[in-house]
Parts: sequence; C-alpha cells; structure tokens
Amino acid sequence: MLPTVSPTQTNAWKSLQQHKDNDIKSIKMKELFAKDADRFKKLSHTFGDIVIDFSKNIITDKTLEILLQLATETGVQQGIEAMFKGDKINATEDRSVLHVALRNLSGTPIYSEGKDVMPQVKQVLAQMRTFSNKVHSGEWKGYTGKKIKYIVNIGIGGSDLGPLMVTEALKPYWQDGMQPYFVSNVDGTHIAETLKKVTPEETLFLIASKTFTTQETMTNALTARAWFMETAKDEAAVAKHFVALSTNEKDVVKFGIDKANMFEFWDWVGGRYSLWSAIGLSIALTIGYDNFELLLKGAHETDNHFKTTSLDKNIPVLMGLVGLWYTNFFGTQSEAILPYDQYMHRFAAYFQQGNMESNGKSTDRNGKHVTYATGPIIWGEPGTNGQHAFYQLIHQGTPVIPCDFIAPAISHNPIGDHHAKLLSNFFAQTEALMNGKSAEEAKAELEKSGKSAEEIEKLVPFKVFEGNRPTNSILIKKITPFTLGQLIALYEHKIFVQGVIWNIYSFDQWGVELGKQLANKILPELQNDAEVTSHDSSTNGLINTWKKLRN
Ligand SMILES: O=P(O)(O)OC[C@H]1O[C@](O)(CO)[C@@H](O)[C@@H]1O
Repeated sequence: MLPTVSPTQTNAWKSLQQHKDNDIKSIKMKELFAKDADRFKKLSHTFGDIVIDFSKNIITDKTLEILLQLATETGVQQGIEAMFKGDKINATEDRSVLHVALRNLSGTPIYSEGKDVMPQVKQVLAQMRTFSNKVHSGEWKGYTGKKIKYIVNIGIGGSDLGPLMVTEALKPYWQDGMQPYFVSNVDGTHIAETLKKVTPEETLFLIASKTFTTQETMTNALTARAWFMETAKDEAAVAKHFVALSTNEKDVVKFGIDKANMFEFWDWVGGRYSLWSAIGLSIALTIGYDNFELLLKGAHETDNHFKTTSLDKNIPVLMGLVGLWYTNFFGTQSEAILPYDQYMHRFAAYFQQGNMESNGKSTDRNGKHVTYATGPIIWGEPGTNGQHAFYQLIHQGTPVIPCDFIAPAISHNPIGDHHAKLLSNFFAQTEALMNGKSAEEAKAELEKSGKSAEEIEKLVPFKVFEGNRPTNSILIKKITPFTLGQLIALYEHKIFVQGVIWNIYSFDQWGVELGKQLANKILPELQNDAEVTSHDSSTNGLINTWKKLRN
C-alpha cells in the first residue's frame, strides 16, 4: 500500500525550507557553473539514447541530498514496489494501477488481486497484432470489398490524447495507405469535418472508451454509425467497420458491436495511462504492430529502470524531485514542456491530462485538505514556435516557469540546415534563461548602437534579463517508437513520484464528475423553450438568453 506520510511533517521538508532560505535564495546558477567545471557531468544522466541534463536547475549537491531524503521519508521506494506488485494504490476506486503490465514483454508475471494479469495482456496484444496485420494486408475488407484506408478513433481524454500524440510524434513510421483521424469533441463540428474526409467503404471506426458511457464518445459514435448506415444500409456491414476498445463488454454489445470486434482492457488501466492497452489500436494500425511493440518495449525499459535503480540515479525520481522543489519551495505554479520537434506537437497537451488529472488534487491520502501546493499547471508548444509567442514571459515575466526542453539529435527530415538552426535555438534558450543579461551587459550592448547616453540609460532596465530560470534539457538521439516509449514512461513515473510525496491519490479523477453531472441535469432543460428558473441567476440568465438567440 502507499504510505500516508504528510510531506510537511518530514525532517527533509523543514531542512529544504531552511536550505532554500539560507543557502539557495541568493544563489545564481551561473555561479554554480563557474565554481564547478564538472556540473554538467555530475547532473546529467544517460538512459539508452536519451540524455537528461538537470544541471541548469537551482540546485546544489545538498539540495539533491535533502530532496532524496524527502523521497525516502515519504516512502517513494515503498510506493514503487506497491505499484509493481499490484496493490490497490488507486484506493478511492479500489483498483490496482498496472499500466506497467501492459508493456511487460519480459515473461515475468504481474499480479492484480492475486491473479497474474499477463496472460490476458498477451492475448489482447495478439488480437491487436492479428487484426492490424489483416487490415494492412487487405485481408480485412470493408463491406464492399475495399481495403481499409482510414482509421477514425472516436474517444476523448485518455482514449484520445495518447494515441493522437503518439501517432503524430511517429508520423515517419506511418504505414503506406493508412490515414488516422481522431474525433473527441462533442461539438458536432469535429465529427462533421472528419466525415468529410473519409468514405464509408474504406473507414474503420474505433470506438475507444474505457467505460463506454462517456457522453462525447457515445454521441460521436452514434453519429458515425448513422452516417455509415446512410450508405451501407445493411446492419451486417457494421461489423466490418466498427470495433470497440473498452473494459465494458455489456455496453459494447448493447451498442451493436460484435463481441468478437471488441479489444478488451481492464479497470486497473487508468484512462490517461491507457495508450499501451487496446486503446493503442489506432497506433498499431497507423505505425504497424511491430512499431507499437517497440513503443511498449521502450516504456518497459523505463519501468525496469524505475523499479530497480537507486533513488539517487533514478531519472523519474529526480524529475519528480526537481519539479517539486520549485512547486513547493519557490511557489511556481506551472511547468512548460517544450519539444523542439514538430512531430511532438501534442506532447504537452497529452501530459496536460497525464499530470493535471493525476495530481490536480487537494485532499491527501488521509482524507485531509493539503496545506501545500500539489500538481502544477502543464502547458507548452513546440519550439521554435513558442519562442515567438510566449517565451517573452518565460524570460522576463514575473512568474518563474520551470521548463523541459526536449529535442532529437537527429531529425527525420534532414533538410539543409533546418535541424542545426532548430537545435541552435534549443541550446540558446536554456543558456539565455540561465545566464540572463545584466544591466552592465545590456548597457555595453547599447553603447555599440550609437545611441546617446541618456537613451541608453532609459532603455537598460527593459533589456535586463534576470536569468536564473530553471530548465531540464532532454536530448534524444532520434524520436523512434522505442525512445518515445521510454520518454513517455519517464514522465508517467515522474507524476507518480510526485503524487506519492504529496500524499495524494494520483489515479482517480473525481474532479471531473461535478461538471458532467450538472451538464446531464441541464440537457433536458434545453429541449424546449420554457424559461429556466432552477439555477442561480447567471446560469438561468445564460440558458434563457441562449434559448432566445437560437430561435
Ligand atoms: O475512456 P472513457 O471512459 O470514455 O473516459 C474518457 C476520459 O474521461 C475521463 O474519465 C475524465 O472525464 C478521463 O479520465 C478519461 O480518460
């Protein structure tokens, strides 16, 4: 089971506070670099083809030592063991948390409630392999005998963001002739615009929903089915064009999808950790099953590292600790994820759910309201686009925003000097954020411009960069299915480590329920033109105004 230690009650927490006030408050990273020529060597870690550099953080040996003590005192090691041995660490839903089993291709058993889950995992993987191969070879045909060309994944949240992010990140691996689309929003525009691009005879709809009750997904699925039936006419044709990825066999069958066309997963797979499960079928269909398996293998490599490496060398543990250092001792509220890889343009959006739905909690594992900050706001866009949009605030704004810079060493598109230019920006940004620019440096620069002394004096304050802004740099040889699998799992486990330390439950998501309940209550009120009076005056006013506007 997970420990229930309040982090603020640990000795390490108090030491970290003192350390921040006494040793760190006025420290500058550039001084730390000046003092120690080996800082990069000491604070960067190599994991296969991935190098993670923590050296541009406001940390010293002592900081890391106390952070590691915090991890020990709050039971991170015990937490890791509890997850891997299938304890019901998602206690509010009474479930194990075993996404690690989905990528365990090692042959060792993993247990949930005393039962080895690996046989069923392998069975579904085999089903996914056979099915993907049939679709790719053309053995699986649409109702008119045509080969499947379009994949439309209908799902939302964890049943959408992961497969969407991965298929985009791995576009160079797309199988010839396969075009995936992802429909998530209940806004009819999403399905309408997608259906314009596909044909009923050549489209396979994957209805992806762990619960198979999610309003958005069911609504889009019914619309897709009706659209398909307009052309196909024959109910029997549905079986060739609709499959379900779900844990809920009863509702899948009720929807009209044959049991044989259901790819199962289990309640010990959290939605936002489900891309490795049957939810990944759109990935396997897009990049080929063998590449999907490499993705799983990459993640499994990270799982092994996470499970067996001592805390001081354990990369997800270090990622978690360094992040938490800023959240809890510098009062930072957000973290930016900035991939210098256009294919990874949905990576930050994916971990927005991954992190914020996991650690956006304020009740601790003892049922008490926390007295410290927990999960940060996650956001980000690919570089260099972000540089021309929001980096101004990262460099000179009032909030400090710890950033993860991610870049591949080798581009899939080595055109001219594009990649060198991209990477020059990647390197320059973290250097600039760390060093900043002093008033003297700004002045010296302005003096070269031929401006008057008075003009220079006026301009200097605007040209100063405080610097000392923390970044992690993650350099990956190449974005491949394997390295992407490694990277995603590093972030997943970082989130887990932080959740354990913050003493919160990272694997439930009760916070999304209230809005859903109220929407269900409001929906019938929208079906007629009667004035609504059952809510507060704002909600009543908005609903009644909408009723007038729509007519
Ligand atoms: O896969 P489902 O059951 O349709 O759920 C979709 C998403 O909805 C949520 O439950 C939040 O509303 C997420 O956790 C989940 O990923």
